[in-house]
Amino acid sequence: MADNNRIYIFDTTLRDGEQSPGVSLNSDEKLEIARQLARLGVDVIEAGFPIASPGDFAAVKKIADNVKGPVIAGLCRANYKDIDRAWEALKGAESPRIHTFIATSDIHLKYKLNKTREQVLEQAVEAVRYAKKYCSDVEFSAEDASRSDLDYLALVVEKVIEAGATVVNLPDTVGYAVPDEFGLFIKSICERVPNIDKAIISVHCHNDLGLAVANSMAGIMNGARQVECTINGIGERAGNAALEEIVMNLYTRKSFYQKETRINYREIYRTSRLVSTLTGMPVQPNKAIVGQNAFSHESGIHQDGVLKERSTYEIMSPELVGIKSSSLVLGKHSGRHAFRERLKELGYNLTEEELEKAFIKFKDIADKKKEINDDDLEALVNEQVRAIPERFSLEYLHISSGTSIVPTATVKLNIEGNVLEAASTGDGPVDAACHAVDKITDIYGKMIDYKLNSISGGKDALGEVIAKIEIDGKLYTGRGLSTDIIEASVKAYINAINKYYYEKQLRE
Ligand SMILES: CC(=O)SCCNC(=O)CCNC(=O)[C@H](O)C(C)(C)COP(=O)(O)OP(=O)(O)OC[C@H]1O[C@@H](n2cnc3c(N)ncnc32)[C@H](O)[C@@H]1OP(=O)(O)O
Ligand SMILES: CC(C)C(=O)C(=O)O
Repeated sequence: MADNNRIYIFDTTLRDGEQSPGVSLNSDEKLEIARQLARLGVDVIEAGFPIASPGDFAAVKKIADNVKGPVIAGLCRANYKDIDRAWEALKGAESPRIHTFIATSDIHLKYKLNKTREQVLEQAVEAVRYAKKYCSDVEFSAEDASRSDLDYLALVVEKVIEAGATVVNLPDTVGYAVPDEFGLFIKSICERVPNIDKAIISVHCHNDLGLAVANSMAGIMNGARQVECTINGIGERAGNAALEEIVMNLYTRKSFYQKETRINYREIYRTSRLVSTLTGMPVQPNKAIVGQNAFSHESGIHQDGVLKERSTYEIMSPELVGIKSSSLVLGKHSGRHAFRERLKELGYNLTEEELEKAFIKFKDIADKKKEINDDDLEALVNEQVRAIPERFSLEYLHISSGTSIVPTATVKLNIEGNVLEAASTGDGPVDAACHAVDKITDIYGKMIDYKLNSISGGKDALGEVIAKIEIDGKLYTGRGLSTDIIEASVKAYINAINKYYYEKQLRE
């Protein structure tokens, strides 16, 4: 592919990304992220805004002095003191870039800068000239470009290029543009500015209307060759265009865009995790590319498709972005194919009949739990498939209990097709239910030991009760499983009674 088709990735996680409300990184954390960005293969790291604070200055300097490979940029307003400070921080870099900016929209000129168009033009040109004395690589940004008068902006762009700007960035600072409009805007500037081929045109889009990535892609399709973005899309207000989404758009739809980057895709997920951890900004589960659900399939029809051929529901492979593999999340929408597959992975080779039995129980539990994990599955199979024949099974349980009433339980048991009911009181709800079971079975057990485990996390966890019951001088271990711990306890008790009964039958 010709170099014209190369898209330069300018990462501003450490500058605009750090402008996310509540985020503040120290210089060691910034260095760690910068090193990871270098591994990711970004072309430019905007390391900070050196005049903003001594901490920001120190971080930019540390990154400039230590991170090799990418260009290291520092942001500064269009004035001498900011540019001096930026150069002071950047001068140790292998490839430094001074990035200077000033707004060009009338709204910013009038209310914020209190300057005329002529004054801003002059200041922009002077800033680029001054920066150029220090550094050959100078980027100029026309802040709020997308809301600027097109003729005036074209003039500013022409003049800053004349003054030596190597990159001209046209930001959608407030995320106001829409893709067709923004594409046309970039195209118009490229057409109007006579010396445009002496600089690289860049876009920098904010996400106020959720269009940052779409606008960046429109910019790329219309002449932009550098795209400014952040990991996980963090940044001022609603954030910036997400780097991972832009580069995976370019990769996955290469036949459409016909552009390429030098990104090392396998580092994407690791970079996302690092940034999320160090900034304390969680990534939403349904976030494209790096969200927890981005490669997870929950519904049976999708899972079946993925098991037969991944491309049915996956447009890119998770391994490519550094995620180990896609996952089939077992939940109430899952089907038998995914259920069987997961059990196979766990080492269970069930017959069709066993599978069906376990699957029915699985759906029952899945209705109560959002997600069924491996512990749940193992417990479920052990209870359903590896169980001894059940003479007694629990049909119904009602408990009345509280701080000022005597615990009472009503229990219905199914005994080989006949349903019998009994009620009893006890020291607590479990004790009351066990007494009711005794009345029905005419088998009298004594609880010797009782253990309750939560075998999966969360409030909706499955509770596992292991109870040791003494019957006729012998101990029987019963196991019960339910999201309701009293029900799990009674099931464990009945399980022990079934074992006693089964053993007795074998003896007779
Ligand atoms: C769209 C963006 O993301 S732009 C980058 C935003 N990032 C930051 O602001 C970084 C953190 N900022 C800071 O630490 C501080 O704002 C500083 C150190 C940069 C400046 O602090 P102060 O000198 O106290 O000024 P303050 O921030 O209150 O006001 C900004 C001043 O810069 C002027 N200014 C704003 N942009 C520019 C510019 N690009 N070039 C020149 N002057 C500018 C404003 O008009 C205002 O000037 P005034 O004091 O004459 O009215
Ligand atoms: C300074 C520029 C690049 C910016 O951050 C913006 O316009 O959003």
